[in-house]
Amino acid sequence: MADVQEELKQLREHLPAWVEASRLHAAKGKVAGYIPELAGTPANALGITVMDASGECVTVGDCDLNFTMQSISKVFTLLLALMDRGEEAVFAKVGMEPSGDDFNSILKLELVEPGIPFNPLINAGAIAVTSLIAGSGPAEKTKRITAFFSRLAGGRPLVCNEAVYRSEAATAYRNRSIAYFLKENNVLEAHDDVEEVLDVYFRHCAIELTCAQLARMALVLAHAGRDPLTGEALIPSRYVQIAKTFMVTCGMYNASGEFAIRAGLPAKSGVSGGILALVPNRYGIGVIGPALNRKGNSTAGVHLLETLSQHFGWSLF
Ligand SMILES: NC(=O)CC[C@H](N)C(=O)O
Repeated sequence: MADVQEELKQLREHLPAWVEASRLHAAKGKVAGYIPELAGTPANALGITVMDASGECVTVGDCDLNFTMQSISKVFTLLLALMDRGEEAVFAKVGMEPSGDDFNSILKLELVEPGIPFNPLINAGAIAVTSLIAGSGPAEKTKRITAFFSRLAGGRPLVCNEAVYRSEAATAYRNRSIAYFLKENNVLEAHDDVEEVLDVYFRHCAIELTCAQLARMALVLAHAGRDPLTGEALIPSRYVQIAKTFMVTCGMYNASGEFAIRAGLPAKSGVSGGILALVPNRYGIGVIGPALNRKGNSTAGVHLLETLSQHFGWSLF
């Protein structure tokens, strides 16, 4: 690997052309329509921020676009749940394996014993993890999640996009089915009100940010839980190790193997078209490209990350 200054120089030079080349791949994808409020997002948009440990950024494309975290939030609710409850309690409720199914699948909850979700980065697992966040009720849990995310994103308070939240909450028949099934399987416990758990889940999925804020969150993970800009230890390194491992094995859903082969970086995507990725000890990366492939990942965003990783030899493997 070249040194950081050399890589940043090359990024400044080549990234605009790489973004335009990857943008062409947006035509192969489709903006998520099952959350009605997301359907109006510009399909052709593509933006990226790469941030180094000193906070220096290379930002190209449609980075002014605010977008909701959606499934990217699952990495950070997992981290908060681990900090609140510890490993043993969390992994009593979710497994550690890729599911091999779509992110919103309910299938294995009935087929496999015990009926706990396969991992925390699919919807079923993330809903279970959300139930573990400490707090006296949904409002306090949401407040703690938002404060934690905001701190990782650099300090400016992040807010929930109310329109996206309402749109998802009003139409989430599948997630509701999953959550009630989790209750039936005792993954959600007697004291867990299913609708309250779902409400916290929809709200953290609808937290809105920019590529630069996403890159900053990724940067903390790239530095084992310490914010390199402030020196503050924000997350225990063991939990970051767990989260990064899940990002490699399950972060791009049922395309995680392919992404590991082509890019070889810990990453997490969301149905808004956002992708968080990181190069350990080097960069935090935030990408937005709303058109998705069949597996729910940004077509242009995936292409762009693969291009960068292959050019710079960033693969971990
Ligand atoms: N893949 C995703 O980003 C899924 C998140 C979305 N809020 C859902 O539960 O369906």
